Amino acid sequence: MLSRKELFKDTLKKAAHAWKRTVELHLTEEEANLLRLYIDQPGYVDLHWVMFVPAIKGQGTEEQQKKWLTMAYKFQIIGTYAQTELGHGSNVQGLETTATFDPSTDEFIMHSPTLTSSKWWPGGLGKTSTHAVVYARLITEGKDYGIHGFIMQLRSLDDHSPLPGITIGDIGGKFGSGAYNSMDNGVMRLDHVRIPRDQMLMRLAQVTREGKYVHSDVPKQLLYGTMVYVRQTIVADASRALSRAVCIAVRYGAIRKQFGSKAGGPETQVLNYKTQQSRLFPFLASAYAFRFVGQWLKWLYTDVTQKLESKDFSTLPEAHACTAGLKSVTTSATADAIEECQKLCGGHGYLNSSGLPELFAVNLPACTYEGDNVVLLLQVARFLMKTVSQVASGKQPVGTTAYMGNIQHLMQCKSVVNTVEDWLNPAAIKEVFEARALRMAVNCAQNISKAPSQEEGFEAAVAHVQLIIVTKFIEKLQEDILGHGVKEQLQKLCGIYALHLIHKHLGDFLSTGCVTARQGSLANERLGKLYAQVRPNAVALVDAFDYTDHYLGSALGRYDGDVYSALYKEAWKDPLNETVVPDGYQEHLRPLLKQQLKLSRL
Ligand SMILES: CCCCC/C=C\C/C=C\C/C=C\C/C=C\C/C=C/C(=O)SCCNC(=O)CCNC(=O)[C@H](O)C(C)(C)COP(=O)(O)OP(=O)(O)OC[C@H]1O[C@@H](n2cnc3c(N)ncnc32)[C@H](O)[C@@H]1OP(=O)(O)O
Ligand SMILES: Cc1cc2nc3c(=O)[nH]c(=O)nc-3n(C[C@H](O)[C@H](O)[C@H](O)COP(=O)(O)OP(=O)(O)OC[C@H]3O[C@@H](n4cnc5c(N)ncnc54)[C@H](O)[C@@H]3O)c2cc1C
Repeated sequence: MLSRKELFKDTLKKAAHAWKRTVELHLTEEEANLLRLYIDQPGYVDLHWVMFVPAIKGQGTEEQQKKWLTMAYKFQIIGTYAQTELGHGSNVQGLETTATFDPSTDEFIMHSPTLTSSKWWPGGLGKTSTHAVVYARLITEGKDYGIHGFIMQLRSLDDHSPLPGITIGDIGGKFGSGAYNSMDNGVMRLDHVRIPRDQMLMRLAQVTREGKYVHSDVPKQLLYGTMVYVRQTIVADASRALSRAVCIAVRYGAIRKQFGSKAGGPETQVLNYKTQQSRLFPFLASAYAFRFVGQWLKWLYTDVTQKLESKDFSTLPEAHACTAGLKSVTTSATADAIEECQKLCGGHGYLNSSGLPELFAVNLPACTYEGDNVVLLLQVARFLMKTVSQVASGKQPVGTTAYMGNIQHLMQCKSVVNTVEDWLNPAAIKEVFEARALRMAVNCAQNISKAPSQEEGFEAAVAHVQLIIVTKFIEKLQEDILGHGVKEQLQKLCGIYALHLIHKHLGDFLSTGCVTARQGSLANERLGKLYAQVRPNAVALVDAFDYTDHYLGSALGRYDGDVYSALYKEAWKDPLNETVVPDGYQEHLRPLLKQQLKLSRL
């Protein structure tokens, strides 16, 4: 087992190789992303590509982009995104680092006034990054103008030593043994460090040579644009991570046999047990659902970005709500699913050689980074409350809230489901999800004046986001889908995704009157039939993810199914097996055994 220092150095070597190949091959950001996925290290390349570069693109002037991105693309500098502090992460407007303009020298003085203002968490900050976009309170002419971004050099490009006034280091080991522990999330304190005025990112606002603050004609929320970008990439990441865990658990479930042998015949594949299917197949359906909604979200983000270019800011609130909500719902579901997939694999699911513990350790933090999932869903709730009040004043909602315009019907409609088969009707499913989401949002809005409940808002936000995911799955199935029988399988998975949510959140659907208890039990009956129908193709549906054994990294999820040989082989690779008599026997065990043996002969 590598020490953290060895793990860091090994990862740094891989990352530097990836960066070198990126420059030599003139890779695009997308291609570099694929390379990153192949080396499967959530380390250094993420923050440089995923946040440092986008922050400069989104908040820098043309001139600043030209200057800094030229160096960043060639890896002449390595950047990170330094926003979170020891005392504040979710509350960005509460950050304490200061950037005070000094007109006498045309510089900003960057400073950490308190212990809690120490920058804390930025990936790569601890040992790797030479530069950072640092978020700080802009103060000029004695007035605090709130949080803005500044480019700062942190380390010498000659010998990598921290620059004067900068104290910098790693925040220490983290959850899990692998990837994130190879990452140098850092701590940084600034002691009146001076930077030129032109290192304030000035697309959203400027400070003149005289120190006058000038706000551009763009919404101040563009300051948060980098986070919106990453949140939409994280949805695709979540679908990938979930599909890896499901691939391992389904393949292993088809190999593993326990009980059920008759007259000496073969035991039963655990994947045939109804309990195994009801635990696992919703995750299989979710993996496809998150992939499709991730594709749509990427389109939405691209569309909003293009509109921003022509100063059309109308869809910015929708982009924020969708990226925040989908990042929250998909990462929470994925973390829970990976943990359940470990349990679905029994004891072997806890072995590192299964690939599942590392997958869990790398993906659990996604529930927190890029915005705590609860805080983000409360942002969606805020967006929904605004939309409900706009509908009440006669404004027609658009985009993912367009369904709210159908308020007359959705507030009183009854589900048309009368038979088990009716639950196969996408229109019936969509209407039930729309009615649930709308009624929960309206209930929350009505109660908000009496006793604002974060819980109600949170649950209304979940209902709205789940409606988006179900809707995008249904819309995907309206497209031409290649491959004989593929669309039928995806229709079954769409049914499983939607009906498992009705089962899981039946209280919502019943309390808002969207379904009756009988309709709820028909949904459960339909779900059980769908599990049985998907079972014959379950392995094919995970093979379709087309992961190599290398990428999957799992003795349980091997394509050839040769699980037991792989487990046995992996076991002997463990350093503990380098000697048959373990280190420590002579000092600790032998004296005890000899002593006890002697006593027993007295
Ligand atoms: C190329 C090779 C590699 C590529 C690799 C590809 C993929 C990798 C994928 C994944 C790995 C990713 C990263 C690596 C791992 C970790 C890195 C982690 C980094 C970080 O964690 S960075 C820090 C993240 N921090 C946060 O997210 C903070 C969360 N908090 C906030 O966003 C805000 O504080 C808040 C919660 C939104 C509150 O904002 P605030 O202004 O205080 O108050 P409000 O009153 O609530 O909002 C005012 C107003 O503004 C609207 N608003 C808020 N946010 C946004 C936004 N983002 N966009 C647009 N509009 C926004 C809000 O709706 C309000 O509007 P009103 O009209 O209602 O007034
Ligand atoms: C692996 C990892 C990598 C990271 N990388 C970076 C990076 O590169 N750059 C960077 O700047 N940051 C980074 N971060 C920091 C990350 O962005 C923050 O941890 C995240 O934004 C959450 O903020 P917080 O830690 O202050 O949690 P808090 O906001 O303090 O949340 C703590 C708890 O309080 C709850 N809570 C907070 N506010 C409310 C509210 N208004 N209503 C209800 N409940 C609330 C939350 O739900 C949570 O349960 C990273 C974090 C991790 C784990």
